[in-house]
Amino acid sequence: MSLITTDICIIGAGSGGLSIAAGAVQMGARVVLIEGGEMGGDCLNAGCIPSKALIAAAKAAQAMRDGARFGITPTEPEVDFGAVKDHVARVIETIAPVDSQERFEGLGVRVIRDWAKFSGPDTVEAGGHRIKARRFVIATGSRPLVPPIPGVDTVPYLTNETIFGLRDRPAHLLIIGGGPIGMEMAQAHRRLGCKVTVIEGSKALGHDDPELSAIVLANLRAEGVEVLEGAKVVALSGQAGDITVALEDGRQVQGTHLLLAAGRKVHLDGLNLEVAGVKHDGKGVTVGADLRSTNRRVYAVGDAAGGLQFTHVAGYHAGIVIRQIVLGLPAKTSTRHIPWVTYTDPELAQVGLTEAAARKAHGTAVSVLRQEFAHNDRAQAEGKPVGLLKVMVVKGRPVGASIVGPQAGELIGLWAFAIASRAKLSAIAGMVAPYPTLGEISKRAAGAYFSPKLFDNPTLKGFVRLVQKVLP
Ligand SMILES: Cc1cc2nc3c(=O)[nH]c(=O)nc-3n(C[C@H](O)[C@H](O)[C@H](O)COP(=O)(O)OP(=O)(O)OC[C@H]3O[C@@H](n4cnc5c(N)ncnc54)[C@H](O)[C@@H]3O)c2cc1C
Ligand SMILES: NC(=O)c1ccc[n+]([C@@H]2O[C@H](COP(=O)([O-])OP(=O)(O)OC[C@H]3O[C@@H](n4cnc5c(N)ncnc54)[C@H](O)[C@@H]3O)[C@@H](O)[C@H]2O)c1
Repeated sequence: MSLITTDICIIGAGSGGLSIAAGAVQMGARVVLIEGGEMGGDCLNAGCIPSKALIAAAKAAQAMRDGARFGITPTEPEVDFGAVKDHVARVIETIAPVDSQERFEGLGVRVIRDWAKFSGPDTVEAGGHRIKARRFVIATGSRPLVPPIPGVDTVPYLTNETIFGLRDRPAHLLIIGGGPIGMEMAQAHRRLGCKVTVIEGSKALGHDDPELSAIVLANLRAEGVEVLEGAKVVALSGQAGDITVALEDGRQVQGTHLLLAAGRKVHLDGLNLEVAGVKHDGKGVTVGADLRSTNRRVYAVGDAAGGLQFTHVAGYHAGIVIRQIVLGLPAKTSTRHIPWVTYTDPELAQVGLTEAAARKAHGTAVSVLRQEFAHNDRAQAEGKPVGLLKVMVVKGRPVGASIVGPQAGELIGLWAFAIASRAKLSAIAGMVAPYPTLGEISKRAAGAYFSPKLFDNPTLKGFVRLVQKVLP
């Protein structure tokens, strides 16, 4: 076994690990990057990218059914499911070089393709090497959670790791879990011609504002997705092509395929964290706001750090850790300004506090501004008038924004920026938004905060009357 000594050793070449490797090596640190599976991790190979590529194909199919309001004869599209999967594979292939071993070796990173495990508090083993490093980063991501439902061992099921490889269209896809994975996949498969039933034990899209989630659910149901909420699964049975999900209330749901989208399990298997003195629990590696573990040499980022599980969070964590282990400067994470988006149609986006969380935290000091997409000229022109923006404001500054509607994922960016930079609402009200854009909705919401002060103000009215008398 050969010995490698380095400054930084990163385990996992997904969104978090790759960002740290690229940043650290380009700033002059010696970096070893270890990847046991595919370069690019979940986001590229089995998460964000394939799911968004599938959603884009499904959107194209839906547009063909949706033309009547524009005077275009609707038609039921012929979907070649295998060709749709070719599109998904092509998108992955196009992006893959950015995350590739060749690119990182070109940057000067030493890449080892093997599963890593700690052999001591400052050593890791992989690919026949012992790696001794000043700092380690655990960036090992997460895997699909397989809930312990009786029968799960005997029934064939899909997860995010296998569903994108399916080339034959499922006739009836059953999905356990109504979170972002479940709902994005439900709508995409429905639009691509599958019958779809979502079985959710609690509330579907339960991490978001229920008023906004309800708008998404209404559209999914209108498109023919069956969503069962409060549905406790007690048993699974059947075989390929004929699967039965038994519910606690005695109902049985039958379908041809089953997708498990019931949450994630942090991927710490085989890392031997005990020998390194790195504590962890069911959620992830135990870290402080600085992302440092119980071993001062070892940090954790991304899904492995046990908090919000998004690619942009892994990227944000990378910046926090680079500051500390490359530059030796202090840095801490915060979740106050982290947005997230569920890419259903309409899209569902959140940053900062929801209305309920803002009222709990700030009581009567919070004002909630509401703007409906129905009042936005561009949304009307596009035939997409369903949607709502809510902005939670405390002392003239936004503390949260929730959006459901077309392009909500793009629109939330402005609010993420405003909250991150602690901007005042007056800055957004003062912005000139191009007409006609969906983005005007943000300016209009901000303007609504000031309009009672301007339009229902007797003092101002008296002052204006006076000015009008004296103006030459
Ligand atoms: C279906 C789906 C859709 C998603 N859509 C979005 C989205 O639209 N937007 C968004 O922001 N997020 C989305 N996510 C979440 C996003 O994919 C993750 O949050 C992100 O990939 C986490 O990055 P990471 O670096 O922590 O882990 P990963 O990207 O999972 O990378 C971890 C890497 O570590 C490797 N590894 C694990 N253990 C070891 C070991 N012992 N030795 C060596 N290598 C190891 C793994 O093989 C993997 O390549 C989605 C997730 C799924 C499942
Ligand atoms: N657009 C995005 O950014 C995006 C898309 C997909 C996934 N992700 C990330 O991946 C994470 C995981 O997504 P997810 O949807 O798997 O998880 P999730 O935890 O968000 O949702 C899982 C859902 O499954 C339900 N559930 C769990 N066990 C069940 C059971 N036995 N029977 C019925 N229902 C059950 C839960 O009540 C929950 O609503 C997300 O939290 C998110 O961080 C992000």
